[in-house]
Amino acid sequence: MNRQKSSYKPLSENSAIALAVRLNLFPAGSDLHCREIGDGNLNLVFHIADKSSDKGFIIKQALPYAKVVGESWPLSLDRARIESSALQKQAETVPALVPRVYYTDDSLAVTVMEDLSHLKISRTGLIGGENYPLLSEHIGEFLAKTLFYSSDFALEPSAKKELVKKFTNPDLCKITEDLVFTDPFFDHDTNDFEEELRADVEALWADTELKLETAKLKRKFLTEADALIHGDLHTGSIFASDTETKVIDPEFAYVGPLGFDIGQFIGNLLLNSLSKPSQEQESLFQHIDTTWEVFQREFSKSWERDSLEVFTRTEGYLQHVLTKAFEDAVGFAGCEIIRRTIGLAHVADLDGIADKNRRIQAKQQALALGTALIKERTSITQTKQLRSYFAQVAAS
Ligand SMILES: Nc1ncnc2c1ncn2[C@@H]1O[C@H](COP(=O)(O)OP(=O)(O)O)[C@@H](O)[C@H]1O
Ligand SMILES: CSC[C@H]1O[C@H](OP(=O)(O)O)[C@H](O)[C@@H]1O
Repeated sequence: MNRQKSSYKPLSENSAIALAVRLNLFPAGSDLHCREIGDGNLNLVFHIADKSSDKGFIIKQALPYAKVVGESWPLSLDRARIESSALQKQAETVPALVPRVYYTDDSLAVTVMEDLSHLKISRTGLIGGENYPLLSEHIGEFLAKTLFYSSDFALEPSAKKELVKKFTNPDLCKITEDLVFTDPFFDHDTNDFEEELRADVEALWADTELKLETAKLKRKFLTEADALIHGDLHTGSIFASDTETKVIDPEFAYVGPLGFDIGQFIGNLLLNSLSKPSQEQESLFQHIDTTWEVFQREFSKSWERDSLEVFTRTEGYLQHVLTKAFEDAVGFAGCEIIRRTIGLAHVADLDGIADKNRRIQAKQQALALGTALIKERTSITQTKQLRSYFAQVAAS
């Protein structure tokens, strides 16, 4: 890997090809084709392939602003460094579950990575009715290993502090602090919802118990430096097939609370369930069960085998850590469900429901479910209980 200095300029399809040639990504004389395929909120993503072999690479480049809003929302280019560094860190423990990084240039805010076009973004696949039998097994392992091996349980104290320093990510954390933990709970101009939801949304804004519990969750996000988290682990950040899973887009990575990624993933599975007829929901609940089971199993194995912290031998400590991570994850899932329903960044699972009455009903259920998860999280100690909370809001 080769980090070079060059001055920043946004790439075009032609200059992305020129960069690929300069980096010798393809044999000399290859006939290259490039397309900008970015469909996320923030960055440019170029797919460059050799027309004859179809072998390709991805060049991802950060823009100095949030693409979805425009230049009025400036954003640090440092997120490209964070993303490539996080992918490389994750590859130390789960190499099969992340794309390979071939080259980075922090000044150009560029990462060259493995082309995963043979897979599908799991949100799109789940909406289309695919089940991805290994998705939750793989994500449970991803969560357990990336979190455990970047925590104080596995790192020397000085190495952990270095990690915190390297992954200090103020701009992107601010986005989450605002868009996930604050704006949806107030009458803020970033919010976006159908007029038919106004009564439900105003009830949510007036719910002081909900606000207090959300404030506690936001505080965890602001202050708990447990482990290097992905920071945006929704189903749109996961490529999948029946056999493979790859987690992309860790530009929101920072050292944060253990339960955050778990909660975002579970929250997005629940959002998908809300868009489905009841007979298609069980497979999604099973994914939630498996994610937590595999997370617990793999985290516990690493705890037994690789812990450096002397207190990990103390009876009850592992259970305490797991119980707290689950409780927080349930609350974070609630915040994710609410913000994806009425905040700035929606999900196709709900917005794509063609029938308007059905869509509004699903969003009302999402607001009720998110609220229940935030308020009741201390009583929810097992994934199986999520089914009854879900059934209650679906019946209302
Ligand atoms: N490694 C990859 N291989 C193939 N396609 C990719 C890859 N990374 C990103 N993409 C495509 O680009 C889209 C946006 O990528 P993402 O990293 O989510 O961007 P953003 O940071 O803007 O959200 C993805 O939904 C996917 O279609
Ligand atoms: C203005 S950023 C909104 C939203 O977008 C990010 O997601 P992605 O990069 O996957 O498109 C993140 O979830 C932010 O909260």
